[in-house]
Amino acid sequence: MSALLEVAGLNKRFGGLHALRDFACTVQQGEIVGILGPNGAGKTTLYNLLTGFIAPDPGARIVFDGQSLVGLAPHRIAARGISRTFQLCRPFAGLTVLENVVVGALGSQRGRGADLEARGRELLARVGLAGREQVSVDVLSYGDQRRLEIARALAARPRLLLLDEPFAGLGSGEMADLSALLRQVHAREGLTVVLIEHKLREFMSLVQRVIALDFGAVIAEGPPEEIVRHPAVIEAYIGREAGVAEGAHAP
Ligand SMILES: Nc1ncnc2c1ncn2[C@@H]1O[C@H](COP(=O)(O)OP(=O)(O)OP(=O)(O)O)[C@@H](O)[C@H]1O
Repeated sequence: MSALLEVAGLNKRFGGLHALRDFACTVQQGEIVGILGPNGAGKTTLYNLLTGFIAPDPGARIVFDGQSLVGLAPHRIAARGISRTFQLCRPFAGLTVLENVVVGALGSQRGRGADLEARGRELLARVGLAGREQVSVDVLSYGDQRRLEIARALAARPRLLLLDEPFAGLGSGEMADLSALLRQVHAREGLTVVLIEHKLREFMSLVQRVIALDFGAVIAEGPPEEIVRHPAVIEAYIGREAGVAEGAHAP
């Protein structure tokens, strides 16, 4: 394995609030890494920094596949091979399911319309949405929107997939299906995945390594079974959320 992503000295201040402090991590090619932390810990800020949606404070190092991403616009970072999904699904309303996936591929590929459409159909089949290509996204269930979101992110042929709470709002059956899908995508595409999640049961069974954040700082890092027992992690959750080991969702 070689490092796909190397981050060091990553800081973000919003006025007086230090939302991310001296964050550093290395993600190896092919890993599934989880980012854990209570509400407001800085998880989404980290994704926003990695994808160029917001700029880091000076001095940051973000190296992806050997090249610096600092200062690049979001579309350039996407073109380098980083795709993300959002906490709240953002399908393009009024478009069909297939059109949504094809739009996900634009900007990162130069393929002809027909190629993009064929790839879109293949991805929809892979995420379990075959037969729904021409349906408007507006009628999709929440679980199907999550599947679409994954297909749309994969359409850009990413090397690193950043998932932001993919299980939020799903029932237990849908969560198990989505877990299976993510495992399959990871194995088949050789994708490197970073995952933010509050649904700890799903999270812990999916990720190989966890980085725990609190108040913008890394408080623990290690295999999931160690992290759920880590005193600093338990401390971060107690009082703010119901027991970390119980897989409770933050309010
Ligand atoms: N654009 C912004 N302007 C000011 N403060 C912000 C901004 N974005 C985030 N913050 C603050 O930075 C801190 C970290 O927020 P962030 O959204 O990264 O947390 P999080 O770990 O993703 O939380 P959640 O689990 O609730 O999504 C919070 O205190 C938040 O209010």
